[in-house]
Amino acid sequence: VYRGGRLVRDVRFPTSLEQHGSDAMHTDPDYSAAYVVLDTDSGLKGFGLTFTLGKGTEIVLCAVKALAGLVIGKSLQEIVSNFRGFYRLLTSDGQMRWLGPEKGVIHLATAAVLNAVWDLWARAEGKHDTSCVTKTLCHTPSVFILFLDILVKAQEGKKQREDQMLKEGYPAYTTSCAWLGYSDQQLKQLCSDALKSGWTRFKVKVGADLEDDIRRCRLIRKMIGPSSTLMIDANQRWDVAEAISWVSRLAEVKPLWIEEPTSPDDILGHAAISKALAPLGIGVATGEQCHNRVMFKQFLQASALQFVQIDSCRLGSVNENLAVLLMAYKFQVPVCPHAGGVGLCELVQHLILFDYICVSADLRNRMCEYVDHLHEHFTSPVVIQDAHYMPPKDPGYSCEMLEESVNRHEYPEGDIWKQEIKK
Ligand SMILES: C[C@H](O)[C@@H](O)[C@@H](O)[C@H](O)C(=O)O
Ligand SMILES: [Mg+2]
Repeated sequence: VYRGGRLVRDVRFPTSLEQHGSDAMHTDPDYSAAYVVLDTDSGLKGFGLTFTLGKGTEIVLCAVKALAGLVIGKSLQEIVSNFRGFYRLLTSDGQMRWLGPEKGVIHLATAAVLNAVWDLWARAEGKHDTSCVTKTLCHTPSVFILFLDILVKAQEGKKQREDQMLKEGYPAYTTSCAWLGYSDQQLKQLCSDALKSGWTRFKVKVGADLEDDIRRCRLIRKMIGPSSTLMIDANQRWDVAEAISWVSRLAEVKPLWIEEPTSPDDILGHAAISKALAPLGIGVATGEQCHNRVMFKQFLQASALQFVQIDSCRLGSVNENLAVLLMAYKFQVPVCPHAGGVGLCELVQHLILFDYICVSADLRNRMCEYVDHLHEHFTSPVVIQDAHYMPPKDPGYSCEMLEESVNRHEYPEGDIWKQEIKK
């Protein structure tokens, strides 16, 4: 890896204009990315990103630049032959670890850099045979020496599961119909379109106003019928007691889970909510802002969640996500990844396919989030067929963006932002 073109760029999409992505806490998100490109002297490039909501992306850029010295000058071989050591190098620098450790902006930057390294690795492998991150993961067992027993066990039936995924894809749910800022009319229209395209699992944003939530959830439940799956997501809006009483009022629409009912750091709070809602048949899901594997370990140990929502850009890339997948397996808690944003679907599909093929070998109570925004900006966008993620075929980690999209959306000098700022 050498210092070639621009290492990291601030790419923002003005999604808040139409309330896409809005929830009870993030009322005006502009889906954005700190977009990393690693240049190598072989001419091969690695593309990676981390997801943000607009303001502050420039801070993530600074953090990526601060980490750059640890990557530049290294060969890919040097990195992947001791990937654990490299991960530790990025997260344990004696001065920079004070900024985290392994949380917040510095950890988002770690994710962006490592996502690009994984992309580069898979592309390098693919020089001979098409190889994406899913394939690199599924066929490089030495990476997982520590969990060899789980992975050896899951060898059984692996080929069948791989074939099954190629044929049927991995089950998905949609969040695109019911962002908090959408009108009832929009909700109805989007839901009826989604039903026509074969969706059977829907997530609804809640948490700002109870009467609105009751009305909106009833409306969706009525449209999707009793056999489809409904989930609700409060994005941390409540305290513990409020979460329990609010969700109890919504129990009549039979949600499978309540997502992020309270502060993402309140492990015992989540445990109390899980316990209180279990008799109603409602689980607790969380993870999109769970900042590292240590937190996930405690959530699992405390029975504080019933659905693990890994995030490809919040945790320290594939490396840390693997640790969480394996812990979730050990605790027999299903993994249902967080996706959406910009690029998250593209990235996380690799992780969840690996989870099914090589770890959990189980689809019960499992599905991956899908959000229908911004895929057109990627060179290898996700492919959804009949509400399933079809396995990626192109080399790499699927998060290379079209050069033109990056140029147009770069903040603040891209055309899109020049126009917005003039308004
Ligand atoms: C601000 C974002 O759109 C969030 O609302 C979104 O990630 C959400 O929590 C989700 O689960 O998809
Ligand atoms: Mg959420």
